Amino acid sequence: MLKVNQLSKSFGHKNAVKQLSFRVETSQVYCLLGGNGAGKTTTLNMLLGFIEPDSGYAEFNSIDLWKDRRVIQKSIFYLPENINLYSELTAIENLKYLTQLSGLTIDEATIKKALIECGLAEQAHNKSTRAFSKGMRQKAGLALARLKDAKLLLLDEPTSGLDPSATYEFVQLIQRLKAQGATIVMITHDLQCACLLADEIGILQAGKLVQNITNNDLTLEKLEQYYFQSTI
Ligand SMILES: Nc1ncnc2c1ncn2[C@@H]1O[C@H](COP(=O)(O)OP(=O)(O)OP(=O)(O)O)[C@@H](O)[C@H]1O
Repeated sequence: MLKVNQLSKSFGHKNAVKQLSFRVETSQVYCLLGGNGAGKTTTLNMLLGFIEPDSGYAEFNSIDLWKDRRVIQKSIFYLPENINLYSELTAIENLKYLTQLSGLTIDEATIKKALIECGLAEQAHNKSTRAFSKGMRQKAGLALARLKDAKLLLLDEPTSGLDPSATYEFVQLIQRLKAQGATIVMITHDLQCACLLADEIGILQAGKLVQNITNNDLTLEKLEQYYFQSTI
C-alpha cells in the first residue's frame, strides 16, 4: 500500500504541492488529475526521490520512500511520458541490458514471455527499437517492470499521443498488471482513461487536493463535472 501523508513542496514563494495526502491499496490504480501547473509532476518527482519534500512523508508497504531509498527503488518502476530505449538494440537486447543494469540475469525465453504478456507482437522482439511507436515502447517498458518485479508503478501521462486502439490496449495491459498485484499511480489529462482504470481519482488544483473520488461506476460525464467544477 502507498501512503502519501501531508506532502508539501514550495519553489521560492510558489507552493507547488500543499499538504497532499492519499492512499493507494495494493492492486489498485490511483489517477492524479489537474490542470497545467497543478502540481502533478512535482508530486511524482517527490515519489521518485528526484525532489525532496519540504514536509510530509510517503511510505510504500510501510517503508519510508526517502529514508530507505535503496530498498524502495527496487520496488518502484517509473514509466515516463516518452520512454527511451536504446534505438540500435532490439527489444530483447534492450530488456536484457536494462535488467543486467539492475543486477538481474534473465534468459531470453523469460524476456520473450514478458514482452508477449505486455502485448508486444513476437515479430517485433528482434527488431531494432528505432522505429517503435510510443505504444510499442510502453509495452517494452512495462515488460521491463514485470521482469524487475516492480510492485509500484508510477506512470506519467501514459496515454498522451496514443491513438484510440493503442489507448485501449494500454488500458487492458494496466488492468492485467493490476490484477497481478501492481499498485499504480498515474498522472494524466485523459479523463476517459482515468474513468476506465482508476479505483480512486484525485484532482489537484494549485497544489491542493480538491477532490478525492472513489470510482463506483463513475461515468465520463460525472468525472468531467467534478473536474471542471474543481479546476475552473
Ligand atoms: N523547479 C521548479 N522551480 C520553480 N517552480 C517550479 C518548479 N517545478 C515546478 N514549478 C512550479 O510548480 C507548479 C506545479 O508544477 P508541476 O510541474 O508540478 O505541475 P503539473 O501539474 O505537472 O503541470 P503540467 O500538467 O503542465 O505538467 C507550477 O506553478 C510550476 O511552475
